[in-house]
Amino acid sequence: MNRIDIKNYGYTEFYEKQVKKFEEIDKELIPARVLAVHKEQYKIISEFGEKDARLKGSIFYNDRFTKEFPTVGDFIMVKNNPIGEDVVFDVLERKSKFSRMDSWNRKEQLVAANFDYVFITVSLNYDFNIKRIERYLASAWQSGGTPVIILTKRDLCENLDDIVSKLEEIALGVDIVAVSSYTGEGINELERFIKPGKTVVFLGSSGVGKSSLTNAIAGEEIMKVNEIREDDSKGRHTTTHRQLITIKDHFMIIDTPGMREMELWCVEEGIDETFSDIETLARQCKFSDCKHHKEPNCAVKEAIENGSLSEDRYKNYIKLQKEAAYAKNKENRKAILENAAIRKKSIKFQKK
Ligand SMILES: Nc1nc2c(ncn2[C@@H]2O[C@H](COP(=O)(O)OP(=O)(O)OP(=O)(O)O)[C@@H](O)[C@H]2O)c(=O)[nH]1
Ligand SMILES: [Zn+2]
Repeated sequence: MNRIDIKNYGYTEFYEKQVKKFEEIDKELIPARVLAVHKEQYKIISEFGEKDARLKGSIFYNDRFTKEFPTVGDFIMVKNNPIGEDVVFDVLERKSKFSRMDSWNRKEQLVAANFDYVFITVSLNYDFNIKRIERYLASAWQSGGTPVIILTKRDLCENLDDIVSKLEEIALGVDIVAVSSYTGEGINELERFIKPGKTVVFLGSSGVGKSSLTNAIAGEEIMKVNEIREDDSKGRHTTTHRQLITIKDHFMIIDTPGMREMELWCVEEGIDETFSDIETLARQCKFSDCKHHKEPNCAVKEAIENGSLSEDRYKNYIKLQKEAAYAKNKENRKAILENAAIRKKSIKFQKK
């Protein structure tokens, strides 16, 4: 039998180091990567090829509220079962992740893990919105992946240079690539990211051309392009098709329903990095708790006055902070209400 080398699936030294400790515990455990999750069933790839797997009950279901379940892209330790489902024993530490708050059990819910790049896709026609891009950048930095801004539908755009120079102002040190899946322009500029063993996730709203781009990169139809817009999100939840897709010589794309619902709340911490220039200025204010409002010797206000910081950018920073705080509060409130409802139910139940 031809063994599969999971190094082709992004298994690097970072994970290899973690595996050492398992050798002492159980020699039969081998590393694998999660290709798809449906409820608590897993599709994985290991040296034995693609397999179905389930979680080891005594490990994952005993302390259900502390042990994190694997997500798509995770590297896991499994026991191979030659005649049936493999069994998952543990999840290796992640180098990057996207998650959102599950308000039901107030738990972080992971939607993708261990990707190298976050392709922030925005289309150059109607979709273009600097503020949204700043938000995506913030999430991307927070995730641990490296953001790349992909401007799609280049064939529809006439003022590309203007847009790119505007973007360069807000996306310090981030690669910006303009592509057209129709004409093929710019696709070859993506080659430096599309390398064997690398994994990418897409952030971007519906219709910007993510599926078309995937197909253009792959050189074949891998994903269905929706010519007619319809809400098929329900359908997506019930399919078990692979969510980590290998295209083109071991380059991988993670495409999960959860990624498409990424909530704003995860933005919060990333804001600091996107606006690192403002954070740096703020540290030079006279008062450490400066609100940059009416305080004397305020470095932020001075920068706005002398033009080195644009007022728009500063306003956007404030707005994003407020929005992130609001989104978080909303999640918290929802969770508190739901928990109260559960408590009420269980009290009723006890009284019977
Ligand atoms: N002009 C032009 N249209 C494009 C390009 N890429 C995609 N489109 C069109 O944009 C629409 C949406 O494309 P998709 O690839 O399905 O977009 P998506 O981001 O995958 O959308 P979801 O699957 O809903 O998330 C389709 O009508 C495509 O034909 C491009 O490079 N140029
Ligand atoms: Zn200040």
